[in-house]
Amino acid sequence: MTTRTETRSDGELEILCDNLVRIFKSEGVEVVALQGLDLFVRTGELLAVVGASGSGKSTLLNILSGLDIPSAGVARVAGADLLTMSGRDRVRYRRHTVGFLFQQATSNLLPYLSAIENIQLPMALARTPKRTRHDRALELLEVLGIPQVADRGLGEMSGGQQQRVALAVALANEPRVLLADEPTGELDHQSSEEVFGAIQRANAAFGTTVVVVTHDPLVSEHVQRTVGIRDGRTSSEVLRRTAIDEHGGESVIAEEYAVLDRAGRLQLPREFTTTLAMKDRVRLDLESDHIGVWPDRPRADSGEQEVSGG
Ligand SMILES: Nc1ncnc2c1ncn2[C@@H]1O[C@H](COP(=O)(O)OP(=O)(O)OP(=O)(O)O)[C@@H](O)[C@H]1O
Repeated sequence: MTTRTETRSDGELEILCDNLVRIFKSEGVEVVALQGLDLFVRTGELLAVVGASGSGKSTLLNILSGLDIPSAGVARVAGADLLTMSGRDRVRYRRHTVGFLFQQATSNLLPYLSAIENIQLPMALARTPKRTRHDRALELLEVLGIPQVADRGLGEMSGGQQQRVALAVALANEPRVLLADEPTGELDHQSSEEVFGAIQRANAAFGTTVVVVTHDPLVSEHVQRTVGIRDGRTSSEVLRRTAIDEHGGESVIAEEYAVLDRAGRLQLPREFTTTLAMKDRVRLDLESDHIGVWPDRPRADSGEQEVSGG
């Protein structure tokens, strides 16, 4: 694992979370669900977010979707300030700026409407002219690879087709950002591939910025960047790039980074710290091109194993 700091220009960022804090209070007990989370997503990027249960993923998605308000920090999406936004702007934000895709397709769909009627519904609510609604719905069905289901009801579609119709509903009002919560969680492998392929096509065709919370390796291992959340903070990133070997063959190279925040904080992976019995404090050595992190015991008997490079 290596450490990554980025130079960022806020101008190209569609999502900017800086030192985001969300504290829940219930019956006198405080739960700090997000404790200084940083997340930067470029316009048009397709990003996966992974993390153990309770790490803060849903809390983050609820904030990005405008449903919940953070306790402190900065959260900006497509130029909207999610801490100070008025109630009216919040309604418009949820209708036009962000689209949502849930684990269960039926959360986005009305059972008594056909696929094309479902897709046109959010456009009707946004007062889009009838003709435009119909054309846009057909275009979405085409791009997402399911033109044949236009007039079908929910019961006449497979799970993967239903989820792609739900995706079309989410994209109907041309949101700048799509937020997806375990969109392949209930699907078999083939349907998952179809749905993830449709998300990728929408991202490429419409330039929609996409954040997918997922446990599905099919998704997290096939995006260029996967962000790991631990204890309410972004703790790691995996970046993937395609390399061409000398015979012209392509292979994907994945590199894992630890995230270094603006305050200089870094989360060491638990397996590294437990392997070297690191607890409470560590010794740091600045070398010319890296920082050494050592267990808190005399060097002579430490075995001098290095765990972090620059
Ligand atoms: N409304 C709430 N009131 C009190 N605590 C909450 C509330 N919502 C979330 N939490 C707590 O905040 C922490 C983060 O929860 P969150 O649901 O964001 O995690 P998650 O990563 O989405 O988990 P999962 O993968 O199980 O959905 C947990 O400790 C959770 O118990």
